[in-house]
Amino acid sequence: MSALRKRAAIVADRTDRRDDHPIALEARKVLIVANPTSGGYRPRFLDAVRAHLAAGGCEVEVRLTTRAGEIGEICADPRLAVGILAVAGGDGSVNEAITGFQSNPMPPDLAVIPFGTANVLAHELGLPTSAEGLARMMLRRKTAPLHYGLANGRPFVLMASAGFDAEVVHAVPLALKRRLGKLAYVITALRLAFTRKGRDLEATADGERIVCRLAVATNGRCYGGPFTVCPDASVSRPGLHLLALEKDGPLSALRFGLALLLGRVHKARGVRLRPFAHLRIASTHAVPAQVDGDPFGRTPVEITAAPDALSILVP
Ligand SMILES: Nc1ncnc2c1ncn2[C@@H]1O[C@H](COP(=O)(O)OP(=O)(O)OP(=O)(O)O)[C@@H](O)[C@H]1O
Repeated sequence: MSALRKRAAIVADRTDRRDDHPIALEARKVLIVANPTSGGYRPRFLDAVRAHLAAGGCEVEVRLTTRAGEIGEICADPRLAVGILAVAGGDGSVNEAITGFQSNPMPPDLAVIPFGTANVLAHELGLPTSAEGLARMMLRRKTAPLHYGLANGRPFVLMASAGFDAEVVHAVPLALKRRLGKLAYVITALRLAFTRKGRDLEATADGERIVCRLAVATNGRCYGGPFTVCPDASVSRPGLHLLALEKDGPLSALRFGLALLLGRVHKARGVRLRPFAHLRIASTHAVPAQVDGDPFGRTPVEITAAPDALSILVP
């Protein structure tokens, strides 16, 4: 039995135990780790979530991060004795938590208090938008498996990619992202579209070689916000898909953007979508890569599904 399942069994069993049993006490503890630098961060909203949880009988601690990497360290700590670890931040912060949980033999249930520039996971899971709704979700303790992928061993919960979108992620200035949010990505994409030199990528999915300009390994349904790219996928079910774009010139990028807005990317011309168990994205010149909206070095990137799932709170 995996560490996660053992823990799930313990927590599920907690209702049969006395309220003052250490396991019951631990299950009531909620640690909120908040990234105050994430886009749209709202301290008052966080206070409201904390107040609702406390009113519901939880013992709540809020820790604000002071640097990148801290969320991962907290989540990796095997002494983390809480029932729920809630990440208040964007997809990058959630990614850090999952990366940390990988080294924790008994990770607690994960919850997300969505801030961030484009919290794709929140759309994916249909998370509540109000503080009261999020607290109610955590008090109900309904969980779902959270499957994730590994890119060169690094977890990703939404997508890992190489090509144009990763170049945009690498190039978007942080100050512009903080000021303009998603619009900063659009402006950077437009600037790059007319100046960059695209490179061919070789995406080898379970032995099939696909030459493309953008290769996205997606773990879920959504991309860039609430936009559907892979209708059959879900982070709550195992399985990764490759979305490969044949061209990445300005016109193709525009067509892709429009198809994305309409939720028709998977049907667009020059787009290939297929499931895979093993994917390698390579190129003769190193091409920028990204995971979950944060820069992730350059090609080559080797992608597989993680062998175990985590447990995440859902509405
Ligand atoms: N206190 C901090 N100072 C600087 N960086 C931090 C801090 N805490 C966390 N981080 C890092 O900030 C990165 C981005 O954070 P996050 O994803 O929460 O916000 P975002 O970039 O606005 O959202 P999104 O990923 O949805 O675009 C994370 O990868 C995380 O490692």
